[in-house]
Amino acid sequence: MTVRVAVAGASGYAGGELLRLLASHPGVEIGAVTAHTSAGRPLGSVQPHLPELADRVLLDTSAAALRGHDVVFLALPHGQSAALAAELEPGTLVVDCGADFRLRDPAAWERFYGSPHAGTWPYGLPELPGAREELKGATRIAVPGCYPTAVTLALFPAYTARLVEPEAVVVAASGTSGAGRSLKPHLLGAEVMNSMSPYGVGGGHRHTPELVQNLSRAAGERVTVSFTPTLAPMPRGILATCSARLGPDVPATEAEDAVRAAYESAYADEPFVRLLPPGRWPATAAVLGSNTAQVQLAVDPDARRLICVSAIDNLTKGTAGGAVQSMNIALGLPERLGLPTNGVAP
Ligand SMILES: NC(=O)C1=CN([C@@H]2O[C@H](COP(=O)(O)OP(=O)(O)OC[C@H]3O[C@@H](n4cnc5c(N)ncnc54)[C@H](OP(=O)(O)O)[C@@H]3O)[C@@H](O)[C@H]2O)C=CC1
Ligand SMILES: CC(=O)N[C@@H](CCC(=O)OP(=O)(O)O)C(=O)O
Repeated sequence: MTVRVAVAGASGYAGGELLRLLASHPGVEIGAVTAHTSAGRPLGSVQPHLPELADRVLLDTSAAALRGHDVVFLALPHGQSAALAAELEPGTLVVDCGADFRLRDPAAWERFYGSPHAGTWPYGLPELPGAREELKGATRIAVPGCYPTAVTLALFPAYTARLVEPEAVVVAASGTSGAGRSLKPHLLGAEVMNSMSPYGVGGGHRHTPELVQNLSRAAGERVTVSFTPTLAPMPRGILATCSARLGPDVPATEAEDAVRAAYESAYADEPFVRLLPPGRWPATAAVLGSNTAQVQLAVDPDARRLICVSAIDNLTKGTAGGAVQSMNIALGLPERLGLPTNGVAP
């Protein structure tokens, strides 16, 4: 079976990573590639890392350009997906890398995104309990945000195993590609190359409600999350350092074994999550260009806190790889098809 796919937003970072993966996917043929201000240009002039597709011309993003494909990936700014998706055939698999359909709670959407809620689609984080069942046969998929992918994979097994209290503190560093490709002064090389700084401090980041949604789903009760993102001087990667208080019935001296057993069980058959051997810690360089998430944990017995750290490539497992993994599941293809587990560095 060969599926014909289109990529909207092909001139952006997420679109460029989608095309890198799709170009090597044995079950896929690449159809329309579309853009906004770059429409009319050859793809090679904006995505020089894709020589096989260099002569493709970017079309203007429209439903007309995207119709007639089996799968349409949307890699557009927030708020641009809903109207476009509504104009595509109901049987087409639409995979949205933006935020429009991730949240279940309309009030949370309106508070953090400041616009009417478009709806909720099956959530493309296959590792989350119950997610694969929702993704099988789906025709609409909402790809998670990059921070929520990293943080949810770091923490959810501790919640499903009821080993921690329903609160989490997260500090995560992201490479600058997480902010997209459009020109922004705070992303100039001179601003970021020898500096790290937090943003969205104090609960203001729009990924907070997505983190609450995911961890609450795992815990079966509402989990509060204090989330502080940080911009790091690297192009790609997220390192998420997450902690949660041990449950009152969990003896600190036995907690690490119990938590490790829960994570080993959760991730035993997961092709794209690697729980590292004790003593080794995740690194963004080790997952560069791969769809793998590295995870490690420790218990601080004095603070009675579990600390879990994850590393992903924000553009691969954090966006395009997660999107292709979800497409594979939705279409009944082998889940690993076209997805690298090995990184490229150093
Ligand atoms: N970067 C990341 O790590 C992650 C990104 N995402 C999500 O993926 C989506 C794309 O992000 P990213 O690739 O980083 O962003 P970029 O800014 O790099 O790319 C945006 C793309 O959308 C196009 N575009 C811009 N404005 C419009 C518009 N008004 N109508 C239609 N198309 C438009 C651009 O076209 P042109 O350049 O031709 O103007 C470009 O192709 C976003 O929703 C983002 O939140 C999700 C997870 C992680
Ligand atoms: C470094 C940086 O700016 N990162 C982006 C997150 C990008 C991402 O995952 O997500 P969305 O799909 O929700 O935009 C931010 O903090 O807004």
